[in-house]
Amino acid sequence: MSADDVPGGPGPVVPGPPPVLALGQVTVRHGSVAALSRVSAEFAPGTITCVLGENGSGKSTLVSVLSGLTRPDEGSLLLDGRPARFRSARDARAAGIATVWNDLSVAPLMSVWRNFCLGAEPTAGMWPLRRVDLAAARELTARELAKVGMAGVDPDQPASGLRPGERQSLAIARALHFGSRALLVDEPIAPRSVAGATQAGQALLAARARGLAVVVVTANPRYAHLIGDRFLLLAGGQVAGRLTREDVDADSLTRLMAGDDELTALTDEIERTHPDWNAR
Ligand SMILES: Nc1ncnc2c1ncn2[C@@H]1O[C@H](COP(=O)(O)OP(=O)(O)OP(=O)(O)O)[C@@H](O)[C@H]1O
Repeated sequence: MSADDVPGGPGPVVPGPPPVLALGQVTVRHGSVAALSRVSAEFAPGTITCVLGENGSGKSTLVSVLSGLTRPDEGSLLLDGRPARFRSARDARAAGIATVWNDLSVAPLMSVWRNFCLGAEPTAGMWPLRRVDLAAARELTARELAKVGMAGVDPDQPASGLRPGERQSLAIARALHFGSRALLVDEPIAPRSVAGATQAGQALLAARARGLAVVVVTANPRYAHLIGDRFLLLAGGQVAGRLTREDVDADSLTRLMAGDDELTALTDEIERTHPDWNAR
């Protein structure tokens, strides 16, 4: 199956705001393995795109390219329509692309406020007596956490005391506060508890409401359907489908994860019921 003749590719032409991030025919090779093969995708502001696919389908590699960690062997990464060549993830962060790598984005032994402010602590006093303004740091942290549904969390507690969904939300709150325009969340294991999913989902929806282009890698199609506006399906390093929330219900999305036959059958079904849906 080539990238051009898959269901959904190149995708319906949907008028909307220009994408924050776009991949154009991106190929990434690891030795003889093509982790991604001619993948094109656009990530619009105020939109949550969930990237779905089986193990080894290329999801993490896609996030790695978007985050500036991996440079494509072929194809382009566009930021606001212009070619982006990041030398490092730090470059990408400076350009407004925040990445949340699961729990790794939070240092467990440090307090919640230190994690939040890391490297950008509010200060008080003049040099050489300048010091971290603890009260301001705590207040800022509490205020920004409340915006992602974490009101009442003690900024002084160690981050290790937070649940996984809360840790992810802390990292997202930081990305929001420090002016990111795109948020990438690599979440191979979706929050296991309903509370965790609700917490993380709230933070992602806050990012969406703030106009960020949000990209979430998840192995859980039900969770994806709950929070996602668009779904990018990968199989064997290629785009296997592009769907919007209106195109599929949660059950169909779950079945789609089962394989190509399901995808083809569902695409036929959508084309039958929505004749104007120009997916192929
Ligand atoms: N550093 C690497 N060296 C060699 N092969 C790699 C490397 N990273 C990824 N691959 C291969 O590239 C393909 C895509 O991997 P990737 O991790 O992007 O998939 P994934 O969908 O995120 O999988 P998972 O859900 O298991 O994390 C796989 O076949 C994988 O084995």
